[in-house]
Amino acid sequence: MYRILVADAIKPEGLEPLLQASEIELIQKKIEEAEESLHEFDALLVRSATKVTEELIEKMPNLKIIARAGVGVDNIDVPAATKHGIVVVNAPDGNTISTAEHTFAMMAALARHIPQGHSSVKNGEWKRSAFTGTELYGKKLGIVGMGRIGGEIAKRAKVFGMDVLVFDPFLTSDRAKKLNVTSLSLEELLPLADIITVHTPLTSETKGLLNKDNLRTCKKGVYLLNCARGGIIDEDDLYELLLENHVAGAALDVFVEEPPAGNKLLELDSVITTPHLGASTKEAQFNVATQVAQEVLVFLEGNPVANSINLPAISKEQFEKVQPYYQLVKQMGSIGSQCMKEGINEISVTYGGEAFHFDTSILTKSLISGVFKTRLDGPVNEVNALLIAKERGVTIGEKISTDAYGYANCISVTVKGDNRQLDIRGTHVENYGSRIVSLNGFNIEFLPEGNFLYIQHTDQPGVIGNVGRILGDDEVNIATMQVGRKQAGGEAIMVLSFDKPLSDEMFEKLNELPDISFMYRMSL
Ligand SMILES: NC(=O)C1=CN([C@@H]2O[C@H](COP(=O)(O)OP(=O)(O)OC[C@H]3O[C@@H](n4cnc5c(N)ncnc54)[C@H](O)[C@@H]3O)[C@@H](O)[C@H]2O)C=CC1
Ligand SMILES: O=C(O)C(=O)COP(=O)(O)O
Repeated sequence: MYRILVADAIKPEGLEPLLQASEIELIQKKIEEAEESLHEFDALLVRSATKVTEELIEKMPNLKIIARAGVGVDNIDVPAATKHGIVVVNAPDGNTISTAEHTFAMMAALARHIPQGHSSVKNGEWKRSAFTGTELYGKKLGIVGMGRIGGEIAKRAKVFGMDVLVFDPFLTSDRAKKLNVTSLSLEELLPLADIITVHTPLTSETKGLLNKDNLRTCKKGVYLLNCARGGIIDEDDLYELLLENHVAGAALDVFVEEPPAGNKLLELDSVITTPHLGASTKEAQFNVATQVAQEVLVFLEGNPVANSINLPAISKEQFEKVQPYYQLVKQMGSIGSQCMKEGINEISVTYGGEAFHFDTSILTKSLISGVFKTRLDGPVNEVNALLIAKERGVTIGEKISTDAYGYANCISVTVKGDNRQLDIRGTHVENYGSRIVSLNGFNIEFLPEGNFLYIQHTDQPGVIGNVGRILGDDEVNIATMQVGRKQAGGEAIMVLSFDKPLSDEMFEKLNELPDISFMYRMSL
């Protein structure tokens, strides 16, 4: 049974996929109301109101996925979620149209003083000349951040006869051409635009992106809009420029602190505002709720999510192809970790053969998580694998090769410690399964599942017999046994599997046998 906490107002109709699923309990409560039971939840669904801090994440040790029913994830401590192995997903396009339309409504309201005129009439006045506006037609609209919402605004602005200038360092010339917009640097755009609207995420780079220094280069009388995130236009600087009438007016859907109690921008007639309503339409709320409900369901069923912030995107079809290798490399990582009884400095992997015509980074993350899972408490998975390796100073190497050592595909992993190194090769054959085919250069073949003993010894008569006798005397049943050697009389290996893990006592007894170089135990 999975327990899901819905901490913000998410449209119930959109959550239908989760409500219909068996083995899922959905609980709608604010974080403060769920304080006592936070440790029980497997998934957390939020909008922008709940702040998902590291402190909250630490109170939720069972948490596996955080889903944002919307776009901006600036209310979620994504690095902390990643550190704790928690997947973060959002609903990137469910509210695009609604937010673009809202921005456009705000732009028209700003240019034509609609909110001010409305209040005036409601107060019994009829001051027509006080609210003379400006046309949008023929004006230059500066869009900062040309993603999904910026793109939809550009299309609408064109229909209104506006000239669209955009600044987005990640905008390709192809997309600029397609949208028929002029791509400029921010320095070029600011002095030219009559109206400027921001549509970037809030990041350390975009915080204060528009400030009094660069806004002073704008035309006097410029209009500004922020329907993205509070703080992209510096609020104190905006207040100063509005007082000076350098900025003629601003339309704000978002604020640094929400609700913006005591915010001095609210005192100005030239500021029009809405309470973070960009995504608040029936359609957008249904879309984002459905998107995240489906993502959470897919994730809890063990399938890949499409819109993760901290995992590479992978389709279901691709994941199905990748999955056998995904398990195999995890087991290879686990073998490496359990055999190396010392600190690990380096993990390298080569994907050989035809099978690896896809982004193998998810496999490498699975390998690293296999290495660390047996060594660390707490969640270790492909979300935090690279971070864990980095924090421990472990070097990761990944190569793709056409050489598969005679197999259709072959994954070669080397785990290096201070004194030792372990080389493991594995392959996957469709309808047959995965096999480890070489350990430390010894050819061998075994299914990497169960409890194993790896013995490296001198190749001479009696060694295998001695091992069998000691195990038999203690009634330990050998499930499978594989042997391998490089040359007669040299070093050889045995890999034995058991129904139960081998006891410490038995391990010690076997270790005392002559001609045994070293032994490793592992459970996969
Ligand atoms: N008011 C509301 O209710 C809503 C607000 N939003 C906000 O709008 C933002 C944008 O949403 P989408 O267009 O869907 O996201 P998006 O990811 O499609 O677009 C963001 C664009 O910003 C650009 N960008 C990033 N850093 C930049 C920088 N330093 N300078 C200039 N451009 C930069 C990116 O290249 C990208 O093209 C969201 O991050 C969210 O914070 C989104 C939905 C509703
Ligand atoms: O999707 C976004 O980024 C939004 O800002 C919408 O926020 P909300 O879900 O309405 O609190």
